[in-house]
Amino acid sequence: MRVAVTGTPGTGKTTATERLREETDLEVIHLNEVLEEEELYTEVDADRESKIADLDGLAAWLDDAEDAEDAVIESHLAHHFEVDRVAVLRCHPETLEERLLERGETEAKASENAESEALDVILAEAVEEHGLESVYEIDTTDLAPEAVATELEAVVAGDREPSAGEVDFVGYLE
Ligand SMILES: Nc1ncnc2c1ncn2[C@@H]1O[C@H](COP(=O)(O)OP(=O)(O)O)[C@@H](O)[C@H]1O
Repeated sequence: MRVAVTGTPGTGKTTATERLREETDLEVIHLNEVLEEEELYTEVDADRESKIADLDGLAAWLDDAEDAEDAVIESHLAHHFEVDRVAVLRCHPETLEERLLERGETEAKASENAESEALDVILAEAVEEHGLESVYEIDTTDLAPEAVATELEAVVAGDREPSAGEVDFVGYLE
């Protein structure tokens, strides 16, 4: 079983999957770390000070990696790969913005991500690529990281029904 944990930056993917790694036997792969270690990025976007992931390179790495067959793959890009289930972490845009500013991101980046979260961008991509029956939304706004990890464990174990479209932050944009 390979499960993607995706979501807008700031939804708590890294924090929750680290809990999962510490508290369960699940194999957790942070794609950001793979990208850095294997230099799987194609160019550096100087304006945004960010690296553009080499998606084909990451897909090939996942194909070859022994531990990646039965694993939790964490990244805001994780839903672009071959996976059995996709957990999409969500967070109310205002809370998301606060989390990102606290993490030291710029105002511009925090508000860009808040807007993207309000527009369901990643959820829509996940549903388009994997279908409604494979997508599990988890609203982290009022959940502590350990509670998010418990929800993720339930997704991996098959103890949760697929859910998409239940979280609605569109009002934030009005
Ligand atoms: N469930 C949560 N509740 C409150 N704050 C959280 C939660 N999960 C993460 N955070 C905080 O929000 C920020 C973003 O979390 P992080 O795990 O880095 O998100 P992502 O990996 O999705 O970008 C961090 O500063 C983290 O401490």
